[in-house]
Amino acid sequence: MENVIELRELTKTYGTRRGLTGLTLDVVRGEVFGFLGPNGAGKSTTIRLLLDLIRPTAGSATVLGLDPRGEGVELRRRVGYLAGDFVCDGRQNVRSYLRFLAALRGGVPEARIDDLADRLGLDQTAKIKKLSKGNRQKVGLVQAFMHTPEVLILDEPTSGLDPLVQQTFLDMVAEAAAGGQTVFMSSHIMSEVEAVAHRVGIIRDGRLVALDTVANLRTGTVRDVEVTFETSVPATAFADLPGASRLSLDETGTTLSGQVAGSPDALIKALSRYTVTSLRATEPALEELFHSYYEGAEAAPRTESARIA
Ligand SMILES: Nc1ncnc2c1ncn2[C@@H]1O[C@H](COP(=O)(O)OP(=O)(O)OP(=O)(O)O)[C@@H](O)[C@H]1O
Repeated sequence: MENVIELRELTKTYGTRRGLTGLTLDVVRGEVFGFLGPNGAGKSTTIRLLLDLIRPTAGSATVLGLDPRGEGVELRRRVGYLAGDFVCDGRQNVRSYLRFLAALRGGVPEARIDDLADRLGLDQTAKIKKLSKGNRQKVGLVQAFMHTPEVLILDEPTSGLDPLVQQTFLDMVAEAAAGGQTVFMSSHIMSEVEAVAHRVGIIRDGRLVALDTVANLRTGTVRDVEVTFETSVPATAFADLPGASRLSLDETGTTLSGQVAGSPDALIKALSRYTVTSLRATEPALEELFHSYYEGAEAAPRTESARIA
């Protein structure tokens, strides 16, 4: 698989302030990569380094095999970028603004712009300077997507969008990836990234603390389980199950409850020896897992996986 983004020990310090420390990461063609972290974690710093808007203190970054510093013109032509602080201003209306940007990029079919604007519910007759924050963000999204770039680099793309438009945006991302475009998007909202990303990187205090698929992040987590049996089962029946150390049977031997860590496969196989009348297994919200990364890397599971990059 071809790496579209390659970061090697990428580091940025702002004077004595740490922005990003030793970030090593590959993003492959066609992938949607969700880059998550709390405020001040280093997401925008990383994205600005990819676009040569700032320069690294150490380490390297390439996008489409191009050096952002030396080959920035070609890189920008092939990338769609939405800045976290996207601003647009001016007396013209949305239509002429977008057509101006399209001309700068060597031309974009009008129908393509109209289609994106319509999908997002963006009124192209509105004056740019009178737009609300959410509508400005829609302009930012249209200009990032309109030339169907090979790579989309989006910093907090759903900021200011209402839930319906957020969903439209997620559909656009999924379609882009299905068509072979690569998407690198930052967010601090797990649920939106979970819905669309193939892999997630979680950054905290300038360091990558987790890097994995959404499915694997879930696999390492704990589920609440409650099972009832038609008749009493032996007290030792589930004693030695991997990951089930927190399970216990009630005194009648007919209800098993507690928690299972990791895959529930061993439990399911053990249950099959008895007649089960009901089963409840509560999936952990990924949001909860995400908070454990936010609140303390020491407490967070799967920090090892960050090293697979
Ligand atoms: N120009 C700058 N000068 C000094 N420090 C900076 C500068 N830009 C960023 N920083 C610092 O670098 C760290 C990372 O900031 P960055 O903007 O990359 O975080 P972020 O993850 O994008 O946060 P947010 O979600 O709030 O946008 C923060 O501690 C921030 O204060």
